[in-house]
Amino acid sequence: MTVSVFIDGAEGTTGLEIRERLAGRGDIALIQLDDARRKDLDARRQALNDADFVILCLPDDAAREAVALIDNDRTRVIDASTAHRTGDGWTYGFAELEPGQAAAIAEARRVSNPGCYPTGFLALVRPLVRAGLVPVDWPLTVNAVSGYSGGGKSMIAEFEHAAAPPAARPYALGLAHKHVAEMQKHARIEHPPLFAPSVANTYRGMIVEVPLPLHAFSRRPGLHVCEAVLGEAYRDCALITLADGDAKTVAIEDDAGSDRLTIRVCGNPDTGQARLIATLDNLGKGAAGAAVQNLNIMAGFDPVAGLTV
Ligand SMILES: NC(=O)C1=CN([C@@H]2O[C@H](COP(=O)(O)OP(=O)(O)OC[C@H]3O[C@@H](n4cnc5c(N)ncnc54)[C@H](OP(=O)(O)O)[C@@H]3O)[C@@H](O)[C@H]2O)C=CC1
Ligand SMILES: CC(=O)N[C@@H](CCC(=O)OP(=O)(O)O)C(=O)O
Repeated sequence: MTVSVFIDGAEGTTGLEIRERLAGRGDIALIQLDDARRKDLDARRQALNDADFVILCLPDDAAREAVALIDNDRTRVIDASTAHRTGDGWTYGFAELEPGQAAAIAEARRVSNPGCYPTGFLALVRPLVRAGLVPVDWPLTVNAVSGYSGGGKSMIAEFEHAAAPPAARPYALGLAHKHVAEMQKHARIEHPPLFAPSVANTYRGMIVEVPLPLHAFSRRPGLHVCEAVLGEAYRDCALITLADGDAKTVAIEDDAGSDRLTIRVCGNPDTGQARLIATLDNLGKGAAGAAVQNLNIMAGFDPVAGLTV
């Protein structure tokens, strides 16, 4: 079976990565617009309605516009932007997050790809909340470092053309980052997490960390209990690995250039203080890899076709 796919925003950072992953696949026929027509409304409308699957790699407003241009019941959409991640009528495109989520994605007409930071945060936290180990009313904190490609073409240009780019730059200091609502909703927790991201002077890759005072929780779970719950949650997942919590170092490069997500439960068993740490590529499992995984699931292909495990 061959399906037709149109990537709206195919010349952007995420769009190009998706095209790379789909290139050469015999089960996918790409609908492409040349440079002169890629932002032309009529050309986009035509391509959006001709395709079996559309992957939106656009700024939020353009993504909303693209969805509105689809006037048939057949075209199925995967949106990589933030526009629909907390909205009604959209299936959250994180296949491993909940039991039954992959099956819901397989049936969905509108799938919202998770944000890169929420992918790391939710993978670490959601199984522990679901198991009742992390209380739903606990005020969680998320520390994270991303490569600068996370900010798309404009941030890439900023870092690559600056005379002296910063080695690392904390941002979202007003604690109102666009990912906070998405993290809260899909972790199913009562308070917005305190999200402290930084961007580093490296192209791709990210570290997402959640510090947890396990000793303060009513059930006082040990590190090994958290590890067992996470190991069970992702037991059959090709893209998610529970790695050794005794690692001496973790690096932003660990999963860069792949579609993997690696999680670890580090910390001090004597004090009951934990550091849950996820590494992934913002452009891999954090964006393009997840979009291709969702496309595979929706089209009934091998879920990891075209992906680097
Ligand atoms: N970069 C990342 O790590 C991640 C990005 N995302 C999300 O994916 C989406 C794309 O991000 P990213 O690839 O980084 O962004 P880029 O800025 O690199 O690419 C966006 C692309 O969209 C094009 N575009 C803008 N407006 C329109 C329009 N009206 N019609 C057609 N094309 C348009 C741009 O054109 P032009 O080339 O002319 O500027 C550009 O090619 C965003 O919503 C982002 O939030 C999600 C997860 C991770
Ligand atoms: C370094 C950097 O700027 N990162 C982006 C997030 C990129 C991303 O994955 O978020 P979306 O999927 O929601 O676009 C930011 O913080 O806005």
